[in-house]
Amino acid sequence: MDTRPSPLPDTEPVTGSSPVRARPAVRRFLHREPLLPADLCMPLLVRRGEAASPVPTVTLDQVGATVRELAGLGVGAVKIFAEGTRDENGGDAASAAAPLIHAIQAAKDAAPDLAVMTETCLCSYTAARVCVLTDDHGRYDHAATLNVLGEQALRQAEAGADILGPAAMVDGLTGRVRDVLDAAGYRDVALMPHLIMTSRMYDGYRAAMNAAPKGNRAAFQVHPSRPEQAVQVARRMVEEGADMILLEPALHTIDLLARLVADDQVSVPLVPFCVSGEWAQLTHSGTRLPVDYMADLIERLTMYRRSGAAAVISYSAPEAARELVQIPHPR
Ligand SMILES: NCc1[nH]cc(CCC(=O)O)c1CC(=O)O
Ligand SMILES: [Zn+2]
Repeated sequence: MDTRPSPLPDTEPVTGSSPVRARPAVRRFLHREPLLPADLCMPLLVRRGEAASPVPTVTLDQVGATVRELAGLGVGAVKIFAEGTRDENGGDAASAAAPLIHAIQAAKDAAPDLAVMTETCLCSYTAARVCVLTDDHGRYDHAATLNVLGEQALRQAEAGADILGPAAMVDGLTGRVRDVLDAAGYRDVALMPHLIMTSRMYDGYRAAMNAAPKGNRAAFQVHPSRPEQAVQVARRMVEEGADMILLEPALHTIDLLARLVADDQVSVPLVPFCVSGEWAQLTHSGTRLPVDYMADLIERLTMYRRSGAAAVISYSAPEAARELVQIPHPR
């Protein structure tokens, strides 16, 4: 008599003929836990008020309670963004009295064991709402940008931040922040620079934080059709001392994630950031945002092309075809 357990026990749904899928013992043996709460980070968008917003936000006096609640849930980290005071020189960026600095302190006081990450950037402080400083002629000022961001990084470390997130996407920023921290005795503060792809998916954040750029932010971000640029930037970040790299938007950089995971010049943890637009899509609160179906559609098709698709099957084919440039098919 055959005493082996049935390969497809009738208590289990028939999922296929593979023995690996069929037997509960084998499935249990091969089971991997998905992400744990400790692997999750909640973005905290700190605003002055509680006006309507397309994404969740907090005020400064809510930070402590919010962080305690997240810690209670086992969430591993928060990433703090905060509205700042704007002027031509982004002066408030390096102020020890900026809301971001107070929020870092409040978060560390509320839950010392929870990792506090920051954004190290100027787009909440510049009048033009761009991530860098410009000179009198509107040209990018590299030296001034690195100087003020170095100062800002130091304020963030002094306030207790565990992981800084250089986000201006300019060469040398990660290295500068590393040097400034080391010189001040903050060798144990980690760096997770942002690798940012130009996208419409940030609109919710920008609306919430009054940060829709008046100038050009795209110039410094990775172009969606240039994956080699992203690889170059990531390798450069590692050379400059990145301990981890943030990829945003998460969905729209999924191919780069796979590519960088396999890149032996980028052997640091890679952390996708599901940005405001992705949250809106997932929660269907997108109806509260200015929806731009065509922009989103083209962006997604670009991703498939970039990932190597020879063709794409889509119910959006008629609209996409109308939008895309007509190039005569070679005979
Ligand atoms: N410093 C750039 C920055 N900081 C936060 C976001 C977006 C985050 C989100 O959409 O959730 C961005 C990208 C941008 O606006 O260009
Ligand atoms: Zn920025």
